Amino acid sequence: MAAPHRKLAPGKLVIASHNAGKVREIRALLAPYGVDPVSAADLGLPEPEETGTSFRDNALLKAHASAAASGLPALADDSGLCVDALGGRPGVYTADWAERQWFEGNPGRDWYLAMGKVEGLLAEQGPDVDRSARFVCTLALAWPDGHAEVFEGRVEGGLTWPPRGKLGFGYDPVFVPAGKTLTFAEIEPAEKHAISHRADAFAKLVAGVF
Ligand SMILES: O=c1nc[nH]c2c1ncn2[C@H]1C[C@H](O)[C@@H](COP(=O)(O)OP(=O)(O)OP(=O)(O)O)O1
Ligand SMILES: [Mg+2]
Repeated sequence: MAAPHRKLAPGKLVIASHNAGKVREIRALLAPYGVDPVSAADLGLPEPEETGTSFRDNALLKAHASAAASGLPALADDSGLCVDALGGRPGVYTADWAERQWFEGNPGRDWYLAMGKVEGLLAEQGPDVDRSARFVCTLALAWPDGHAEVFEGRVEGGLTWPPRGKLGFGYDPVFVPAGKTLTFAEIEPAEKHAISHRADAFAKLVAGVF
């Protein structure tokens, strides 16, 4: 039998992410649960190198790094876009497909170029290519004593081109969730939070540790 989940006590929690879009979503998802979130970026914690080959490995690596550095419980999210016709790529390398850039003095990534890279590979397979894809999210919650819990979520959908919408972050402008017509970047955050991979993983975390 799997070990029971350890419950999270009310108090400070580090969001072990340096992605502002992700931090915004995780803050919104955490809002009802009486924790006081601070991001790894706010605390000036280093961004660890993501050397794992699975979402789980990278989520654990980021959560343990922030928990150890801060002395607080830390919640990390490793996520990505898996495209069926590309054998699951970019997968764990989804962030790496977007080059690091400076936008008006702020660090970021060139998502437009990254979405174009995915589209270019699909286009090579012809107009009838299978455009189905999913977003995957693995949340890892680690304590400073080394204990950790992992929760996985996903949302099925398909890719559209050209990108549509200004909301959300990352690859949202090309992702249309199954059964819908608007992209993740065209719907309000509350609507994304009702169905996203992050919300799916979060529901499992809430059931386990709150
Ligand atoms: O809801 C999403 N909507 C659009 N794109 C998304 C989403 N969720 C993940 N993604 C894409 C972009 C992200 O950059 C990459 C995950 O890479 P991942 O390493 O987990 O995150 P990251 O490097 O951006 O931030 P950090 O590691 O500091 O949390 O997948
Ligand atoms: Mg990352």
